[in-house]
Formats: sequence, structure tokens, C-alpha cells
Amino acid sequence: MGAADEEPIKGSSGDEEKTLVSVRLRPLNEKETARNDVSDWECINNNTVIYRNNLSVPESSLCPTVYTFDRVFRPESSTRQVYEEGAKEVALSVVNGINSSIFAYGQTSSGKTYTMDGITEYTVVDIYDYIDKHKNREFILKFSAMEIYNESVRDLLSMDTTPLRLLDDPERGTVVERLSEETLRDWNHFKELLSVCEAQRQIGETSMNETSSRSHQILRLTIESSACGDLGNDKSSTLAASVNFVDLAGSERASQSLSAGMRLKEGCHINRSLLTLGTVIRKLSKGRNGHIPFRDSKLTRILQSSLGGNARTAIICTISPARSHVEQSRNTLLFANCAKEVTTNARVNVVVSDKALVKKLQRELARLESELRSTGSNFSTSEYTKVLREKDLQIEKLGREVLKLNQQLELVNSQVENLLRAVEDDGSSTISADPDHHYPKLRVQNSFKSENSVPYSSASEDPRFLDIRIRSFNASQCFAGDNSSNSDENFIQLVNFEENFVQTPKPSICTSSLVGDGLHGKDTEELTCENPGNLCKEVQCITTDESSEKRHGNSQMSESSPQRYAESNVSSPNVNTGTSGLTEAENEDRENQELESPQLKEEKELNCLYSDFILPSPEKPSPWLVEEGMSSSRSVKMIRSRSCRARLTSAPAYLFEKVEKNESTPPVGFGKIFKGRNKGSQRNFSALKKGHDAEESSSNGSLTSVGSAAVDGYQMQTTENAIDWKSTSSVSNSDAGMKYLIDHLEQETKSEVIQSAKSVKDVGLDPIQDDLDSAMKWASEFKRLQGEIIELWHVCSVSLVHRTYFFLLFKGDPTDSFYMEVELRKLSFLNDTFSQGKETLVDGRILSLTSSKRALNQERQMLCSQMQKKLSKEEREDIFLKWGISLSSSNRRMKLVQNLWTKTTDMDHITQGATLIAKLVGFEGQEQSLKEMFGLLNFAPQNLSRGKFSIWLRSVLSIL
Ligand SMILES: Nc1ncnc2c1ncn2[C@@H]1O[C@H](COP(=O)(O)OP(=O)(O)OP(=O)(O)O)[C@@H](O)[C@H]1O
Repeated sequence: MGAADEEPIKGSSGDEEKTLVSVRLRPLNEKETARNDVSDWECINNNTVIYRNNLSVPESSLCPTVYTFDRVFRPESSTRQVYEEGAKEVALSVVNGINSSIFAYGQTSSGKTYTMDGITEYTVVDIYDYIDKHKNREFILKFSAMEIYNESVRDLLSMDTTPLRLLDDPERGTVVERLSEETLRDWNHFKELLSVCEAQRQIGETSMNETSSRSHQILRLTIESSACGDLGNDKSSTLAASVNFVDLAGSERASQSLSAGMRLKEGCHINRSLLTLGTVIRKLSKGRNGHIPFRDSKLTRILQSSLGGNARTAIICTISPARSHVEQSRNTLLFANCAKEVTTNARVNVVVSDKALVKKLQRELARLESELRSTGSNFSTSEYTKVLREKDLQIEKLGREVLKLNQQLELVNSQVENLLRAVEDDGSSTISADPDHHYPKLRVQNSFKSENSVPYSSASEDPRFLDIRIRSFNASQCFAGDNSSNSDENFIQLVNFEENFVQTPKPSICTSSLVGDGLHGKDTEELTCENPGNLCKEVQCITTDESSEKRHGNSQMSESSPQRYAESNVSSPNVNTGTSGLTEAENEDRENQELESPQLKEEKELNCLYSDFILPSPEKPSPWLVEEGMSSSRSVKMIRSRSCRARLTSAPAYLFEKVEKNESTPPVGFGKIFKGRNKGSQRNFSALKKGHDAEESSSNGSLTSVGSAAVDGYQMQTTENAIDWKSTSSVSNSDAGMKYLIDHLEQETKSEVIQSAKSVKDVGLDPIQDDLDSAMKWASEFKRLQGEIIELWHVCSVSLVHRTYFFLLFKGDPTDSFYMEVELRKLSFLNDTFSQGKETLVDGRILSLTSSKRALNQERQMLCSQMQKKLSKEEREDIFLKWGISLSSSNRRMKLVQNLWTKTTDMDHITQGATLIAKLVGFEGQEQSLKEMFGLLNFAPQNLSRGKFSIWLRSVLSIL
């Protein structure tokens, strides 16, 4: 059977039709007669039944006594009459393709089976009669029968008692799975099947009916019909419909039937379906609003279409006329009253055969193909193919682009996650300047030009590393969490500030150059987080002295001379030991006069124009460190070398560092491996010493491998970049950087190393070995950077104060690597420029080697003056003697100053000179604050809460 269409019922126009409801009274049976039961019901006409003895049932006095239905059948009415007038029209609708159902409802023994058996037979008889009268059509009758017993569906045509399942079919509604369906051959065949059903039906004896039907029985007759000769015809259509003959179980309550045990259980299930049926009928009688509980019972579910659906329905309510059954009779009549309000909307079911359906679809396909050909006649097949190929290529291209973008997106996301994870892993709520914090390093672009500088690294292809070109970011977020919009300006200020302190972190002595640069002064002061005033005070002090000298010239000398003479007068008796015969006071005075000679004055005034480049201050950048050709330090940018790769991974970056001689600078987070290590563990240090001794004895102190030493199972690795232990030991106490590393290595503990190993477990490296390798690499690198810087300072005549500050501030902390590289880069550039005899225009001023030397001389004069002011006579003498200067010689201070920073490879010499200069310029005690100020300029922000740090990171990432 193919698809089914529904057409309105002829004559009904598809309108809703009320259920045909009839009431049939049976005669008093023998038992009722025997007990002198009487009938109080009277059918006053074909539609009305009344109750005459209302007084006999006082409690029912409120019930209606008159009931009107479509048809009322008296006790003497025959079943034929009931069929003809109460069911036939509905039942025979099936031959016209209309579903129909005939129900028999009533209490037990009221005559339901008696009535329904007759109606079923009469219907089938009439159907056959209809078939006989309609020879132009072909009919197929199919018969099925089922029983709902204890809410189980059973096939009455099968010996198999297995309950049948109910399925929901989108087209046919509820379907009983595997229900037998017999095609009726003839009348006799039908009768045989009825006999089978009767035998299969559950029958139990009740107190009221010895052959009581304890189940709901549904006999279904399906009729398919089509015009004769049209079957197999393309134009044929089939009408298909079913008629259900429903013999319900007794509607009385189980208690009334005096059932017990099994019967009581049956009653419960029977009543469940009946109660649901009553509920459905009652709800349907009030309209289709709301939920209709069809699915609450098997009965209502199977007969759903017959109860207010696509079916015509007739209900015959059977009642007993006996007074003793009046209550049940009233209930039956009340049910019938509701049922007569239920409407259905039956339609003719037209079924298109599969063959006809196929033909129809073929015709439709041909039509569509014809339309397609007509509309696309201008295109040939090859042209279509060409267009499709082009589209395919475009799709492939777009697909590749999408794939590429996705890969890039994944990479960026991964890097961002790593970065954020690094922040999360920091473990402290506040990020401080502690170098042990493992901050991600950011690579910054350096536009500083230098032909001989270390080659700039291109963007690393290693996805673990992320080079960040910092164009601008909101520096205020870094330091104060301020979300001010002037991010570019803040960044510029940050860079300028860094220029001042990273590269030339020292006070200025040149008044004319110190003040007046509003670009840097105020803002940089605001950027200092830790008492910048202390530094500025020192700067101001020196500046004031120097400027005072400049302002007053020789007159200043006359003012200061009495003091010096007074001092010399006091000391002269004891100090007149010089070979020249001059007293100390005389020597001092002569020195002062020499310092302030006209020639020196002229040179000083000239040098003042350039002196600031060697004596930078927090307010003024150091011009010689500013990019060549730049009109302003606003555009100063820096770049880390490859050894300072920015890393945004949470794991210590040095663990990923390739061990190459020129790529051994440890990252910012290097210090983390030394964090909090306990004292007392000498193992690693001993191992280092052991390796050092071996190296020292075998390589004559050259920079070679340390060798290897096994310590408690930890294997030390020999690398080309091992620490130069000989040179390290030679500088001893003066090599603060080496001391730093050694101190930390001494504090190394096995447990913490293991802890570090856990953090790098995934990369499969030995944490101890990595720590030591990194330490050695950094120590070697630090020594190399420091030596090169000192040499270039000397060659380029860089300010002694600058050298001192830088030397004392950057002692080997791993976080110093950045600043040392910057320093080296810029010194290399300056050296290149000077060696070629070139000048460079810096901030509107010409900078050359000559001008630098002049400025250096001026600085030496300043130091001489400071020596007089800062040091007592005894201190000066001690220093003179220490530096091999005779107390009786002339120009002792200048001789001393000119000797400072001259032996570039003698670290003792360098350290002593730096110590002296630091004392003269007031550097002592300022290391920490300066350091913190340098730390402030680290691209990892200091003293930021985790949240602010994250904001900062994001702001940096957002500019990528
Ligand atoms: N209209 C009638 N005229 C004569 N006898 C009838 C009539 N209706 C029922 N009977 C008789 O009453 C008895 C009970 O009838 P029937 O079995 O049809 O009741 P029922 O409602 O089906 O009961 P149950 O629900 O228990 O099956 C039967 O013996 C039947 O012959």
C-alpha cells in the first residue's frame, strides 16, 4: 500500500460529526425475574428513556430521570434494529474509505456482547452485500482481532499469547505490532475467525455473568477497494479504511462484581482502560482543549483515531432494566450523555498504489528535467564543468587559507595560554621585583644601528618562543594599574626613563644639561616607585657643586680657599713630609688653582655643551646612548639578542636554550632555580669546584671546559660554556656576579632541585644538570659582557661615574643580562662611530670621541673637587698611598683620578676605583634603590598584583 491521502467524507464536507450514541435496554433475565426485580426504565420514544421510580433511590434523586440519545432501543428491540438504526450507517462507512468504530458500553451482563456480536455479523453481511452490489470495484477484506486483558494486547487470531507492542506510526497512528491480519475469503471464513476469537477471549465467571467477558475485544475489518480494472492502472487509487467492533468489558466497578483475587486484578486493569476511556470521552465532550489522555491506557491508545479523530463512531450503551442495577444504568447513561457530545472528523482515506506513486514521481522528475534543460540551454556541459572546476579551486584555496589561519590561531592561543599559565604559576598574589620570579621575557625591537653589533635575531620559528615587538603599551597599567588612554605616551616615557637608568643610571654633574628637559623630568620621577628622591638628591648635590663652580668661576675659588687654608693650617704641622717641600694645604691649593686655570675653564665651558652625554641623569637621557640620527629619544627602541629570546612559557626558559657559546645568556627567570635554597648543601658547589680545579690544572686557565663530576648521582655536564673558574677565582671578592652565582649554588638543596626537576619533567632534562649548565653559562656570559663593556668604556671615554654606577649595580644577577646587552650594543655602536672618525648627532648635539674625552676630563675635575669635599684629609692620604701617589707630589688628586678605570682587565683596580668614585658621588647606600629603579624598567612589571600583571600582559599581547 502506498501513500494515503484523506478526502472529506461525501455529504459531510469534512465537517465534524458527533458520535452516534444509542441506548439499548435488554429484557429482565431469568435471575432478575426470579428475584422479582422490576424495571423502572421506560423508553417513551425512539430517543428518550426515563426513570420512573426516582423515589426508590433517594440518594439518586438529584440525577436526571430523562435521557435523550440518538436512538433508544426498547427491551423488545431486536439486534437487527439496533444495527440498522444505531450502527449500520457508521459501520458501512468503511466501504467508502472511512474509518469507523462501533462500541458497546455497559455493565456486565447488560448485553454488550449480545449486541456487538449481532452488529458485527450484520455489518459483514452488509459489506459482502455491498461488494456484491458493486461489481465495478474490487474489494479486499482483512480481518484482525485483539484483546486487551490486564492492559496487555493479545492477538486473538494467534495461539501465541505473547503481549503485542504498540507502535507509533507517523502516518497510521498507533499500530499493534505483529498483529495477525487475515484476508477474508468469504463469509464462512469470517465466521471461522470469529469462532477462534471467541475461543481465545478471556472469559471469567463473575457473580453476575457466568460467561462474563473480562477483557476488551476489538475486531477489526479493513477494506481496501478500488475500481475494477484500475488495480495496476497508473491512474488507479485505492480506498482503504477499517471498522472496529469494540466489545468493552463490564463498566461496573470491580467491587460490585464481588470479584476477588484474580478477578479483582482484572477489574483494576479493566477499569483502568474504562476510566481512561471515560476521561477521554468526558474531555472530548467539552472540546479538544487541553490534554486528552489517550496514551493513559491501551484501549484509548489503540482507539485514539476513533475517539475524536479520523473516524465515524457509534456507541451503543447497554443497560439492564432491573431496579437493582439502576446505579450502573445511570452511570452508563451519564457516559452516553458525554459520548454524544464527542465529535469526530472522518475523512476518506485514499491510498495511492506504489506503482501509481512511482509513475507519478517519474512524471514529476521528467517535468523538472525538462525545465532545467530549457532554462540552462545557453550553457554546454563543458562550460558547466569549467565553472564548477573554478568554484572547486576557489573552495580549495579558501580551505587552505582557513586551515592556515586556524593553525596561526592555535599557535597564538597556545602562546597566550603559556603566558597566562606562567602568570598563574607564579604562586604569589603580588609580583615583586624579586629576580626569582619567573617573568616572561619580551623581546623588544632595537632600532639602534650598529654594523658590528650582535646580529639581531629574526622572529624565532620555535613556537615555544614569542617575540614581542613592543610598539607601545600602557605603561601606567604596568606601574599603577591606571587605565589612562595615553598608552603610547606612557610607553615613550617608560623607554626614556629606561634610557636614563638602564644605560646611564647615575647622577649628572652638568647643571646646564641636567635641567630643562621637561620631557623626562617630571614623568620619570613619577615612574620611580621606590624613593627616587634619594637619588635625585645626590644628583642635585653634585650638580649644585659643579654648577656653583661654573657660575662663580674663580671667585668661587677665593671663597673656598679660606676653608681649605684653614684646613691646611691645622694639618700642616703634621703633614709637611712631601719631597717638594710643599705642605698638604699648599698642594691642595695648587691643585685647585690648576683645576681652575683659564685653559681648564674654557675647556669646561666647551665640554658643558656635551658633558651630559657621559653624565646622564634620571632627568636626561644619555645622548651617547641614544640612537643615531634620532631627533628625540621618544623613538628609542631596543632589542634583545638571540640569547635573550623572549619566552612566554612557564617552564624556565633557559631549559630550552641551545647550548651555544653566543647564545648562553640566561633569561630573566634564571634566578628562579636558586630561589630559597637552603644553606649547607655544598654538593653542587663542591662539584663545581672540583670541575674547576680539574679545569684549572689541565687548561692553564684558558676558557675551556670545566670537566665533569658526578655528585650524588647527578652528573655534571661539560660544555664549552663552562665557567672560567680561574678567572673567577682571580677576581675573588670583586667579582660580585660570580659570587652571587656561587652563593646560590652553595645553597642548592637536593630536594629543591628535585622540585625543579618536576617542573621540567616533560622536557626530559636533568634539572640539576640544567641548573649547573645555566649557571655556568651565565657566569661565563656575564664575565664576557662585563669585560667587553669595561674595555669599550675605556675606548670610548665614557663617564667614570656611569661606569661606576653600572659596574656596581649589575653584579651578575641573571636579570642583569638585558641591561648588559643593551649597554654592550650601544657601546659597540659608539665605538664603531668613533673608530671611523665619525661624529654622531645626538639630540641636536655633535658627539665625537674628542668631545667625549673633553667631557671625561671635566668629570675628572669634578671628582677632584668631590674628593676635597667628601673625604677627610686622612682618608685622602690613605687613598693616595694606596694608589701609589706620594703625599708630597703635586696634583695628587688629579693623578689619582686620572688613574681610575685605566686598567681594564684588572678587576681589583676596577673595583677599587669604582668604590672610590661611588663614595665621591654619593653612590654608596643607593644601590638598592637604584637597583629597584632598574628593576622597575624591566619589562616584567614590579609590585603588581597578579590581576594587574595579567592586564599588563594582555595589553602587550594586544599590540602584537
Ligand atoms: N437484548 C437482549 N435480549 C435477550 N437476551 C439478552 C439481551 N441482551 C443480553 N441478553 C442475554 O444476557 C446475557 C448476558 O449478556 P452478555 O453476555 O451479552 O452481557 P455482557 O454485557 O457482554 O456481559 P459481560 O460484560 O460480562 O460480558 C446473555 O445470556 C445474553 O443472551
